[in-house]
Amino acid sequence: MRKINMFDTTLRDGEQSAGVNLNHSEKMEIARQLERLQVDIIEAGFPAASRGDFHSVKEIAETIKGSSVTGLARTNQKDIDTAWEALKYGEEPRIHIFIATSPVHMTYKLKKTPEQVVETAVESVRYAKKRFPIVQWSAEDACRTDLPFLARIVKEVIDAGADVVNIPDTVGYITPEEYGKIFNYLKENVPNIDRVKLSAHCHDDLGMAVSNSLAAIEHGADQIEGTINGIGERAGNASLEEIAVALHIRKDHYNAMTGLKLDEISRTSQLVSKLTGMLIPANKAVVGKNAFAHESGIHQDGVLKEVTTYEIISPELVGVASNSMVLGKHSGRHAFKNRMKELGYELEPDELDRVFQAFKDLADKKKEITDEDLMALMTEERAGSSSSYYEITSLQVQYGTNHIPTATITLETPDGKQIQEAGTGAGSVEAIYNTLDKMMDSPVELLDYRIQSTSGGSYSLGEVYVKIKYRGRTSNGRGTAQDVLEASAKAYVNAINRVFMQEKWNHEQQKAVSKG
Ligand SMILES: CC(=O)SCCNC(=O)CCNC(=O)[C@H](O)C(C)(C)COP(=O)(O)OP(=O)(O)OC[C@H]1O[C@@H](n2cnc3c(N)ncnc32)[C@H](O)[C@@H]1OP(=O)(O)O
Ligand SMILES: CC(C)C(=O)C(=O)O
Repeated sequence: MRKINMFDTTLRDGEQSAGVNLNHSEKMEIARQLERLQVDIIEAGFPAASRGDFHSVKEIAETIKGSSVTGLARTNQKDIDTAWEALKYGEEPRIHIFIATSPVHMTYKLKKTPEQVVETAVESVRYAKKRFPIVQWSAEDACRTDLPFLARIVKEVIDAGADVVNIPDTVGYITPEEYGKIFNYLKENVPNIDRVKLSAHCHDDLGMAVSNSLAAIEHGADQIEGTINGIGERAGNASLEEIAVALHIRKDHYNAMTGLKLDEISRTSQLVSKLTGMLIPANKAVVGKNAFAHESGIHQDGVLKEVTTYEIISPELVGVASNSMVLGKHSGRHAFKNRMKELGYELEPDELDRVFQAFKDLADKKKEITDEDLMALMTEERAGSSSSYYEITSLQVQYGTNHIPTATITLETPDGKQIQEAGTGAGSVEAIYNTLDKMMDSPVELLDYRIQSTSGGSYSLGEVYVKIKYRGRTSNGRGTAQDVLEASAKAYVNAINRVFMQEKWNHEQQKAVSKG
């Protein structure tokens, strides 16, 4: 199996992402993590770009031992000398020199003829080779370069001493098939090509950076350049973690592997995201929050029966603790029952039907159902539903800073009638309770009222506890709902119902005693 070198440019091309600016200690931290990830080469920066970049490249080169460290330079002597000063005390000093070779870049940006570009490239490689044991040369915008000219300049820089030749798709223009053809063309038309390692460097402007990098591997590239999380100039670079995992999972197809410690991927990705401030899209391959989350019932059922039905990458492979079953409106009974079992609830079939229905109703209103929500639903089921003497059919509350809060409530009575009443109060909860009081045969006195949320966050359920005195008895009630006013009404009615339950129980006890 071929070994592919992983060249990480998170600290150079990745830092070229608009809005990203890493300070020295942040760069050091990322470099140490890249070393733990065991990337082969770390491009630590562009030493001539600024004093800060110079300082970081220098310290990274002098600190990192497990990966080779490089820095970028233009073809002028000043950039190369500055890179040498930054890199000379590293384990294996390596420079990365580039010059553009496409007509548009040569004509308008460099204002040089193709002959002058060849000459400059050759001179700079020769100059760099006098210092650096390893010289990488890149043909910037290679994928929009005239192929015979590309082959010619590549041959010349190899003769000048280049060790690695990089063929960048600088503007993310190429397709996988075309990129493969460029590598084939160079192998067929550059006589000394076997003297160098060939490298691929892809940008994601058309969303093809990873596919193009994989195509390059299929056509002989020995090295892949990219960044963690795919950050980089414009739409970013190829995501190194995606390429490494693709090679691992599809080794049957690519017959190539990297030396990356794959279980460091998640940690590296999180660190880069945190320090650069570039958020990882939830659906991003390999490292997104949803990459190992199963949401829909049919998938969850499949995964519970056999994980490989819907999981081609095991989360542990990339350092994620486990997959997750997100309970939401698309979940089915299997996942629901399984989660309930994990929470310690063994549900009888009819109980499962009821709680599952309550769960689905809640999931229609709430994005994600937490364990606390499920426990609250179970408490409602086991301790609440049996006491439904009065049931709230509808509740409407009007509140405004310049209006008196008013509640309108429809209740179903124990004998199946619908009764409706409206009432006001100093606040919305008081308006609800005053209205409910009016619907009862005797006064209800509120002794205690407590409210809490079932979990953190804006989507958690409101849980209300009340203590009342009604028909000479004290009673506690509990209500749970997404809206705190609904939870308050439910708790009050639940406490009233418990008084009736108590009365009924007493009555049955007395009947039993008098019979006996
Ligand atoms: C595809 C890539 O990602 S390339 C790397 C991009 N990275 C960066 O640009 C790093 C940050 N850059 C910087 O800090 C600055 O641009 C510097 C320090 C590199 C240069 O700054 P300045 O000297 O002020 O030049 P400026 O950036 O305005 O223009 C670039 C100059 O470099 C020249 N140049 C561009 N590429 C090369 C090259 N490979 N070799 C030689 N000269 C080059 C341009 O033609 C232009 O020259 P000119 O001034 O004669 O017209
Ligand atoms: C310097 C080169 C390799 C580059 O970043 C590009 O062409 O995108």
